[in-house]
Amino acid sequence: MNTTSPKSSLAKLGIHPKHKSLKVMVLGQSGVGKTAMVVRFITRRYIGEYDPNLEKIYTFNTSMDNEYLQFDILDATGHQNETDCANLESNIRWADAFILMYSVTDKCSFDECNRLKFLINYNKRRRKLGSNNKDCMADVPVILVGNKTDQIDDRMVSVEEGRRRFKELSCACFHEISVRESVDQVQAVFRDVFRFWRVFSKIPKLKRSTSDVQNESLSPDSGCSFYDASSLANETRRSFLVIGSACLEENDHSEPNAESGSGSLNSSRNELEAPFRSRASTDGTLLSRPRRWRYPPPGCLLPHSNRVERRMSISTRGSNASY
Ligand SMILES: Nc1nc2c(ncn2[C@@H]2O[C@H](COP(=O)(O)OP(=O)(O)OP(=O)(O)O)[C@@H](O)[C@H]2O)c(=O)[nH]1
Repeated sequence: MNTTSPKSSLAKLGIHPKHKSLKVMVLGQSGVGKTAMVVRFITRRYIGEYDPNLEKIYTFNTSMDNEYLQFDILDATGHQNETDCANLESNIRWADAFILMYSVTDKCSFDECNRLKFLINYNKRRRKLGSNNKDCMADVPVILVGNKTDQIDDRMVSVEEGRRRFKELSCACFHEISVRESVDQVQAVFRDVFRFWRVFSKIPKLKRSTSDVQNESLSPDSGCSFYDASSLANETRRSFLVIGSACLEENDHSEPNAESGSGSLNSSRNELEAPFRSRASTDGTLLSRPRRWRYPPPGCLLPHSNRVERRMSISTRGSNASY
């Protein structure tokens, strides 16, 4: 650190800027690169081998978007037995935000994300129900990350599949990275964790609007704005933003939209305006259900649409619920 920086001058006077504390949990199957990513973020170095049984919380002070931050990053072990499961769930309840990681070279690790996202939903929902405090809403950002894009010939999960899964799981955003090749990509992941956490915690889900997330995340320097594939030709990073989770919704029982998740990368901007929602079933798989708007923001409905919105009272909705 520059010894003449205001921060160090303050430190000399014994005044330390207040750090916001953000608890992040990194989840994923064993060997996907969780530890490598966390160590890369903190030290900027890529270190190849780690003890796979080590579960550790890393504390890292930094600043992002002109705010001082303390990251408490829990690197969860990917090896799990019965007893680890209870531990995993209590760790999930501890965290404020999640990085859900898979390796693009390992289809099993990709499928494991379904189970882990289900556990996150389940445990955060339970906390919400058990809480008297309305502000303790179980609404936490989950960033889906596909790692090891440098292993081009071993790829088993395509970008499209990743993008589709990110939508199905209702994650906040999606990155494809190579921890080995790029420290910038790793930093972009954590920057988005912070930015989404800030939006999610500032504005509870039911009050959040599309523009809140857009204002936060689609700023010019944002790591989570849409990236055109062509501009990423040399850099394997791609990020997508979900707007659906920021909108008011109500489940309906119509068929999943076959179109969702397909289409070119360039279509994603339009998709930002298309609401969707997925939900978890109890067997750990996720059933995609399109989201129906209760109060669609301007621009979300087709201008000449004469579709009639069916509205139900709260009591009717409650009795029809089929969770
Ligand atoms: N090619 C390539 N290898 C990577 C990358 N990131 C991590 N690895 C390698 O993947 C292996 C597993 O990395 P870890 O960081 O230990 O994975 P983990 O998810 O923490 O595994 P557990 O601790 O068992 O849960 C190591 O050999 C890393 O060197 C990457 O971006 N590219």
